[in-house]
Amino acid sequence: MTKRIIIENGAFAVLNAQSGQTSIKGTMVIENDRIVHLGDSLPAQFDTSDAERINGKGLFFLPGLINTHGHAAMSLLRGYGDDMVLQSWLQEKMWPMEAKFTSQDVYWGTALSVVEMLKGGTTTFVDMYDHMDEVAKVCEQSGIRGCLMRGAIGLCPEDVQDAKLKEAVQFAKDWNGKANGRITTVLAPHAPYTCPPAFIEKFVQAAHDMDLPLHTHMSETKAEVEQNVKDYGLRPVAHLEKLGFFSRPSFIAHGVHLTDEEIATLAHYHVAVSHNPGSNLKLASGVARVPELLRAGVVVSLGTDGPASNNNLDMFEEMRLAALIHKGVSGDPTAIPAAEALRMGTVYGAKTISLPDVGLLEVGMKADMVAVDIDQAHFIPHTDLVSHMIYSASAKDVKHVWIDGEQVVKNGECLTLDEERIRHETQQCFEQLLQR
Ligand SMILES: CSC[C@H]1O[C@@H](n2cnc3c(O)ncnc32)[C@H](O)[C@@H]1O
Ligand SMILES: [Zn+2]
Repeated sequence: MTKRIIIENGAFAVLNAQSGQTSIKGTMVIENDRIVHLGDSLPAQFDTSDAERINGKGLFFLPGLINTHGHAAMSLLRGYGDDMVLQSWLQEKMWPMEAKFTSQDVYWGTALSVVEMLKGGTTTFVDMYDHMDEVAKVCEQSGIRGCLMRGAIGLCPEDVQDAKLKEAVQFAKDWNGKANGRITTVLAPHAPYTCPPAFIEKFVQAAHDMDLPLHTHMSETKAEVEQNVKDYGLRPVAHLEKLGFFSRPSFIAHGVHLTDEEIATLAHYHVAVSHNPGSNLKLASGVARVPELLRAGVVVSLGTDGPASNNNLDMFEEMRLAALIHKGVSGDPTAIPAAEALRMGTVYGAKTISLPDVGLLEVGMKADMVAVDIDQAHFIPHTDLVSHMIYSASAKDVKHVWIDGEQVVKNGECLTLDEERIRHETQQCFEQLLQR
């Protein structure tokens, strides 16, 4: 039987319109997991007798937000190491604690992050971590869409490296297409500064063999770029190019320190960039050259990075930061307009992780959608609703969320996960971690 949802009197974000118009008022019809109608009114062809009818008045509907880089279980370490630069933060704070993480820690830490993301309108997230079976279980249970990968740090003997690669490959095989197709998998050596060249080459070969994309951290700090030149005589982009990384569909996190030539190389290979402005500011890594990347034709999407370097998973905040920082840095108020920031948080995210049928509210697309409560003081008057989403909104304004046409957040409450239990268990995990 067809499950039908009819939303009337709503305002909907349209981010692909030829006219330049960014929102329309009207009616949407969803059948099962897809949008089948978006227009002024309800055509007679739709049987309304057994449909769920939603009054969209006072709501603005957006495509679900897509967080293209993060480490969800790091919510366990939120506030544990603040106000440090990347290398000392990783080496002195994060890695010693992560070495003690159990599968249970990763399960509860991820569940906590997924509750936060769903309630804040994120319908798809990218996750690079360890104990990834636990992350995949959270995707199955919560209804979220996940692009998942076992991240591998290669600062270890070769046999341990090989075991990590094997685990990454096995995870990618086991979970690709699972959770009703909501899970996709990727292979991910952590970074050029933590993975020797031969280890990266093995990942590239495995990605070819399995027809999978690649993801890594790249050019996040100036120090990392300088170290790469010292160690290998090349900046990270040329180094990864030489190792064949860009011969696969790939996307990189950060890309803060890039030359014009490197931007041209990324554009040439269609490498997408996950821009993480909140994390880059907090770790004092710098500001990525996003307007230049976009002008060169590079797909730039948005990520929060882990909750220990952000310290929340609010994609509205990332969109706002992206819209604001690049105006400030360039002196050009048109550098990233509101609609472009919303595209970075939605449709460009879908392009980054090669999901052709999410990221836009259009007929034929998956019904991954967020309803924002616009009957609030900070959204009045209803001039330009897309502008309001970027310059005035936060995760707290999200009222309802659907993924694959299934409602996962209703009136601000997560329907699929037990938030109270997750908050309790995660606090316990952190306390036990300190004792270990
Ligand atoms: C091997 S799993 C992922 C690994 O990445 C670490 N991490 C978290 N944030 C960052 C960042 O901004 N740059 C580089 N690496 C990061 C995390 O602690 C895990 O160990
Ligand atoms: Zn990261």
